[in-house]
Amino acid sequence: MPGRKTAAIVVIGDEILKGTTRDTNSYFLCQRLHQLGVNIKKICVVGDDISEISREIRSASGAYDLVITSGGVGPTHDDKTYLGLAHAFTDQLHFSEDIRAAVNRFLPIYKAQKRSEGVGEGLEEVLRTATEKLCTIPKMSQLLWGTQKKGGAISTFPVVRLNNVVALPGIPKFCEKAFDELQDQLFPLEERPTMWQGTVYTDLDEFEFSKKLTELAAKFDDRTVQIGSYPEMHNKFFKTKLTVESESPDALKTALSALREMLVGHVVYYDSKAWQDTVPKWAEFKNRESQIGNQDFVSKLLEAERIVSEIVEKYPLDQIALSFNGGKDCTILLHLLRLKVDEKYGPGASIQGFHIMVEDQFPEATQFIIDAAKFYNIQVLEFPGPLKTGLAALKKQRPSIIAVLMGSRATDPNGKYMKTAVEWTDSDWPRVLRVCPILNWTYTDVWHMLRGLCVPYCKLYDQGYTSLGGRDNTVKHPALRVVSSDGKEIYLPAYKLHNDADERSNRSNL
Ligand SMILES: Cc1cc2nc3c(=O)[nH]c(=O)nc-3n(C[C@H](O)[C@H](O)[C@H](O)COP(=O)(O)OP(=O)(O)OC[C@H]3O[C@@H](n4cnc5c(N)ncnc54)[C@H](O)[C@@H]3O)c2cc1C
Ligand SMILES: NC(=O)C1=CN([C@@H]2O[C@H](COP(=O)(O)OP(=O)(O)OC[C@H]3O[C@@H](n4cnc5c(N)ncnc54)[C@H](O)[C@@H]3O)[C@@H](O)[C@H]2O)C=CC1
Ligand SMILES: [Co+2]
Ligand SMILES: [K+]
Ligand SMILES: [Mg+2]
Repeated sequence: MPGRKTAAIVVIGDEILKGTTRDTNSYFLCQRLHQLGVNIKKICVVGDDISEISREIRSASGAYDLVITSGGVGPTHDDKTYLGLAHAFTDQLHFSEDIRAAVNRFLPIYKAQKRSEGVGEGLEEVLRTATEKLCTIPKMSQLLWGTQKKGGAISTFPVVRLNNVVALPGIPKFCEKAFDELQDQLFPLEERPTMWQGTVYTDLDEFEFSKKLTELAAKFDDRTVQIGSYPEMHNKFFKTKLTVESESPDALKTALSALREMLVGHVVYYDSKAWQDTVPKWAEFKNRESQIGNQDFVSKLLEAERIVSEIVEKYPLDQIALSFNGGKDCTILLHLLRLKVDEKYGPGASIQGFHIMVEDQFPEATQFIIDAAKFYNIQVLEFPGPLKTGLAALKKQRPSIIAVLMGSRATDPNGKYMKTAVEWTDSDWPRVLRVCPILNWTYTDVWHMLRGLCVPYCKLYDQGYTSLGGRDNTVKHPALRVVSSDGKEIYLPAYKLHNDADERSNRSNL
């Protein structure tokens, strides 16, 4: 693509080639360079070996606009980068007074710290040799002084640049800091090409569309538009992610609509952080559903939203709690409560919740409660069962709680006693106001919202469970059981179950 700088990354370190250290510098540099509109063409890894370093640097330097190396610029004998660099450009090494000045600036701090650790004797001699090595750099090289993020002072340490090669330290902390402090110098704002990006998610796997995609991609010159296809094996919401990048917004738009056309009926909404920006996403969700004519579902969304709104309007947060056992129904409530609290109090205000532990609870359900609590910023108090005792304990510990949101639905065995969506507990129960916004939702409605907004849910529902009780009375749902061609028994995810009626026939009635 014209205008975009090309770059190569040369990772230097025996420790990488031996697999003792996982290379994170190239991953960091690719992310950042890509964001800066740089066209990264190549990453390679070489050991702390002068001829290898020199060969890679020479070839990359000639082929690309910029080469960034990481590693081997330290004081130890195995740090050979500067030697390799000089060798690549038949340059000599020399002692750089400027680096010595930099080292002398940070030595006193270093010495003080060493003395405080009780290291005193022979420090001078040790430092002299280390400094000697650190300051021996290629004669023709230039020193790049970055700008510190905080306060804007110049970087404590310079980075060596020779021709179009920039040598960063290997320790990720230093490597990333050095890049951070140099990025505006290396990539001045006005020179950065604006990259336009778009993503399309589909529930098709690559085999199903690869032929059509090849034809489609051929229509676009890949110098102006780049289309990528990335399969995700374990994502519960989509099978393949397709990205489109271009320097021209029009080319991007044309390519994206061509893609959507090619995948018509199989383009899915995806959001990896449904708990963020809940308010705008909710409006878009209702809009999407209305546009495809799901009016009665939208009216259920509005009804549930209204009930939660009223509660959040009427009761201060310390009087509201979500009754959360990690099940799909109360996960809906978790999202609705998050939405309404975000709307009223701004994103992230903490929400109260509680979980009454049934014996032999599924560990996956417990884990999901922990994960969901983190994502949705809800403090879930735990109480031993059974339910009535647990609820009494909650009232004792949190006497301010009045409104308890529950995911009960009329089709639940116990749900049918509730005449209206909001009513006090029975007289023989601890007194709280039961709020069941999805009382008249069907099983399909629950999945429609969870998947329509990519709300995270307990993974047991992808393993054939349709409702969660204790482990002894909950089994995988027989209607979801399929035996694959090679005789293996697998279970379809719960959302694939369509006749609502037998949602709970995976629970042996005790
Ligand atoms: C807060 C609360 C108040 C209740 N008040 C009454 C009452 O007044 N009269 C009466 O007869 N029965 C009452 N019950 C019992 C209720 O009717 C059901 O027996 C119980 O919710 C289990 O329902 P289920 O398994 O059919 O449905 P589920 O779908 O399993 O539960 C419905 C909802 O109850 C909540 N819930 C269920 N189990 C737990 C748990 N272990 N920890 C936290 N939340 C949980 C969740 O919000 C869930 O979405 C109450 C239960 C709770 C949790
Ligand atoms: N010259 C400079 O700009 C600076 C030099 N230094 C000094 O240099 C030394 C460290 O720098 P180098 O010798 O270049 O490091 P190095 O190449 O010796 O690597 C040091 C450690 O960093 C990790 N590492 C290296 N490459 C990595 C990669 N690609 N991904 C993930 N981890 C990686 C490994 O654990 C390795 O053992 C320190 O002694 C430090 O004091 C410190 C700051 C700046
Ligand atoms: Co080193
Ligand atoms: K090393
Ligand atoms: Mg190294």
